[in-house]
Amino acid sequence: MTADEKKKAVALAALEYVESGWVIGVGTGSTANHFIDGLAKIKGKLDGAVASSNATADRLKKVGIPVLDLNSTGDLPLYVDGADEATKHLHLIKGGGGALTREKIVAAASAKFVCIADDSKLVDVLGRFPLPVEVIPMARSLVARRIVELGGQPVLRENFKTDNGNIILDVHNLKIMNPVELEEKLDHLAGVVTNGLFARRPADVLLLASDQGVRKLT
Ligand SMILES: O=C[C@H](O)[C@H](O)[C@H](O)COP(=O)(O)O
Repeated sequence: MTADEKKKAVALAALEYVESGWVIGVGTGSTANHFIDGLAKIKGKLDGAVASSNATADRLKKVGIPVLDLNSTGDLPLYVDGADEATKHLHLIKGGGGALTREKIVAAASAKFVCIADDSKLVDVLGRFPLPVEVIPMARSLVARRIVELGGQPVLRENFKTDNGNIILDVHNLKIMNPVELEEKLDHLAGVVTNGLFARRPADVLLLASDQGVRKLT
């Protein structure tokens, strides 16, 4: 199976978590896009969706799924999204597509976070994938210096602005032995909006696609 076929298989497997009359959170990226395409086929079941990015909102609307504002929905029963890296403890790195802040907001509002990924995303230790950090533009250099002090190598994501109008520093050379601690340290730096570690609020279910099929880690 190609990586894209695995992404599609795992996205379709997540449809079984969707119940009638729900408003659910929907993530961003190529795996989440397959999930949206699957949702389109059962859209009569859903009352709507909260999108974790403008791109996802556009795709949901295109297939006829109402996009709702999180301020009007209250907490959500379910959030489905991909990841850039995942461990067997269900800690994640997200934000390769730059949507990390809204993703973290939707995850925080959701009772169950089902993460969908192909098996290439499973790692023993997070950090091979550069960790995205969303930063208020005026704090770019300050935050970069503090990240160097923490042992990382920040690289500005060129020609990129988040949906919130901020920049992304992608942090290389991290071997993240304690993701909860690093997530907190980064979030406490003045000028940081969010970082792409999902450890304080990890996934509740990780669905992983391989050539052997889709397996579930909880
Ligand atoms: O900002 C993007 C998100 O965190 C994505 O969920 C992540 O980058 C994984 O994307 P993909 O499913 O395209 O590999």
